[in-house]
Amino acid sequence: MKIALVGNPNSGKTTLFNSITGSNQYVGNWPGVTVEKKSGKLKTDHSVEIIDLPGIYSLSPYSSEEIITRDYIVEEKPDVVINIIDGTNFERNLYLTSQLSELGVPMVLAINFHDAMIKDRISIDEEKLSKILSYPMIKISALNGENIDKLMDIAISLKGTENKRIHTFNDDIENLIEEISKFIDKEEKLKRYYSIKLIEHDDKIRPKLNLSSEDYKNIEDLISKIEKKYDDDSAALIADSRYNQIEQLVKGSLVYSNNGKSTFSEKIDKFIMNRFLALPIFFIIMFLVYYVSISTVGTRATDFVNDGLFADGFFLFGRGREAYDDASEEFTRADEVVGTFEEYFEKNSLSEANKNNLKLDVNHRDDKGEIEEVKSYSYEDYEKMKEVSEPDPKDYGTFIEGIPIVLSRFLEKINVSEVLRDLVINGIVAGVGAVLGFLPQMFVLFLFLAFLEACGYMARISFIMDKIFRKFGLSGKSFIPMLIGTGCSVPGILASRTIENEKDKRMTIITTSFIPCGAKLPVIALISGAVFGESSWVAISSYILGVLAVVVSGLILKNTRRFKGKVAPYIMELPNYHLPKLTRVIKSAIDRSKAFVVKAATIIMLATILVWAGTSFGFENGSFGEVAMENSILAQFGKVIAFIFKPLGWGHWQGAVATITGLIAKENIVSTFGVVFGGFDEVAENGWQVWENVRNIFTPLAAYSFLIFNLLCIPCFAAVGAIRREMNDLRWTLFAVLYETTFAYLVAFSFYRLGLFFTMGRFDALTVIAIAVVLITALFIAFGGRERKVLKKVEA
Ligand SMILES: Nc1nc2c(ncn2[C@@H]2O[C@H](COP(=O)(O)OP(=O)(O)OP(=O)(O)O)[C@@H](O)[C@H]2O)c(=O)[nH]1
Ligand SMILES: [Mg+2]
Repeated sequence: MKIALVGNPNSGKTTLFNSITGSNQYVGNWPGVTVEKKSGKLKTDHSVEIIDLPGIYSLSPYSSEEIITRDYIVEEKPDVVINIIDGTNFERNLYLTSQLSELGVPMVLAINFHDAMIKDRISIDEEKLSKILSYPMIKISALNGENIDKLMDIAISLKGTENKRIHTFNDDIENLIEEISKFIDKEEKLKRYYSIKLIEHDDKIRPKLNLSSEDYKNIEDLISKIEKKYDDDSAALIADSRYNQIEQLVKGSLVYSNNGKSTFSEKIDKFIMNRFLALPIFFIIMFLVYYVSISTVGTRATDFVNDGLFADGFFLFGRGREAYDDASEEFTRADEVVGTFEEYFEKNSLSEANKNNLKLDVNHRDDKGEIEEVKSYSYEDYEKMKEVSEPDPKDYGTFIEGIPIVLSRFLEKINVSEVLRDLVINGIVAGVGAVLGFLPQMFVLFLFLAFLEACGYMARISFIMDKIFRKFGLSGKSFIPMLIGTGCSVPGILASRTIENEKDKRMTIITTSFIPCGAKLPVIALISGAVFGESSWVAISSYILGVLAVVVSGLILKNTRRFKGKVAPYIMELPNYHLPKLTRVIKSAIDRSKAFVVKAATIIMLATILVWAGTSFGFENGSFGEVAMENSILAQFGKVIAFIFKPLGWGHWQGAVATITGLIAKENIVSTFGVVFGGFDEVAENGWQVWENVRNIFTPLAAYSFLIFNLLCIPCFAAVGAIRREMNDLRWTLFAVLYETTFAYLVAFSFYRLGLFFTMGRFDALTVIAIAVVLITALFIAFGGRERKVLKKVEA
């Protein structure tokens, strides 16, 4: 038995679906979240299949995901339809109900958002309404689970029953429907539906009907008669009639609303969507989100994972840390004293008497190796200091050793060969650990994003952005795919389906992956930590860079023949704000983090092993075997291709190899660095080994150029696959990939070259090229489009 969930966008279908099937589909508080048909088994009865569909406002679809829904209901005929109605938007939702009733599928009306209706004081007399509409009806709350079992019982019991349509048009139109039905060769039940679609001039229906052009002409004649009589467009006549009936129904005092007082959402919007405040508020919110997740809370947690869990170890709950640190400090100082004295003894031989008079100045250094204090010590002091032993963390609290230490000891104990030990510790733990280290930061970020999505703010942002995007040839609708893309580009690219206009959609697919996805976050954090002292500006500027890349690409592409034309108008309803349940937000963040961990344990682990093998083995003196990293196969390969990146400032094999492994998954850049720049078990004097080595090889300019290229160049293979799927055309896919990579290269190149010029005054042929690139782009944007317009005028 098949039960389909059908309803307006954002009415809670997927929420219900997840709750009754136990699945985990994406839920968000804006219209157009679900873009694919998803099916699952009812938890309580596995013989019942539930189908979640993209939301639709009517049976006249505009975009590809709406067609999926219509085709499913009309052609695959579920046994029962559950029509989910947003109870806080009752009137508008009934329009679809009116159309669904013509399909001859048994149906139950589930009035969702009951909890919100109570808050908004909207009450519906469902018994009365149900009698008039002749459909069973029940109030539910998909979010809280209210009445869901009852709803499913009703739905299951409806299988095989008859249903009645709820709308009758006036006699003229009814006659017209009757006449047109005669042309249609379909099962009796659907004749009416197809006739109405023909009256509405729904062209997408035509391929489904075997009508001759003569038939069409006759039908058209019949329709124009009516259009003349009423002096109105036929589609409008149909829609008006439905709306009138619905209005009567609602007016018949079946629905009591709060009499037009402004609702909670409207009140908030007066502030948040204010013409002047909207953008600043948006930027402040985004800044706070990234600041908190990357710089404060997130960093603490990430430091713990990197410096504790994946390094020497940590104190349980931090207890004992301070005392241990003091003892360590004391030991270090003593060590410095002993060292200085012993060095002195080596160089000079001393008599007993001289020893007692000896006084030496000792340099005490800080973490960074700089001299902090110079103090003088006597021989007696030296004797005392010799007795100070290195503190054992275990004496100061519950010390839990880091994974590399424990694992290393374990592997040694079970006599694992050295090569294998190296693989585990310096390959897998270093690489996968490098990626997992960023999990806390990502988790905090996911928490915030999940909250913003669920409360309804994300949908508003796309409206706020519409005003800006329009100027650059994109619609605000492109913003939702980009927002989803901050988690992962794959669903982001799929979300571009909701864009009806083909050009706008292609443009969105090409530009969505410019916005840093979750997988790029560790890369950003690594560069920020290693080179820029963990400044949160690196992360924030990465997102700004992403948005700028989108905007500039919009401007460039709009000037090309294929993308010319006006952006389609943006129509999207604003969802009501609601305070999301904390548990849901946490669950959503956990789900996304889980995907991240799974990826780390599979693809990234595999890639890391390959990178480790590639950097451990190679040819030396004509024979193959374990070699120094510099001579390994991967290093050799990297050196061959590194020249490509030389103009960008990082023409060394490590950067080149990391970029290539990043195509499998962007986190691989971090895991690759973890392997090629030394693992986690080595904590260098100033921070962590990998960071120090990255700092040694990348100048700040080169590091940022590396970041630019890797953020903007083609996304991972999975995302390229998604591009291929949504473009549905190989040439367009190639174009997207080529465009993104060229764009990334030119931006990184110009940045690096101009950066060198401005910081160090370096000016050479490459600087000239960089200036030329920037100028040509600017000129193309400014005049590229206009020229052709002028030409057209002349032709005309
Ligand atoms: N307060 C409240 N919120 C709900 C209820 N049901 C769903 N929501 C919220 O409404 C929003 C939309 O839910 P979805 O399940 O994604 O809606 P959908 O119908 O699948 O939307 P599309 O996939 O865009 O068609 C989410 O933020 C849900 O948490 C409910 O009964 N009460
Ligand atoms: Mg959905």
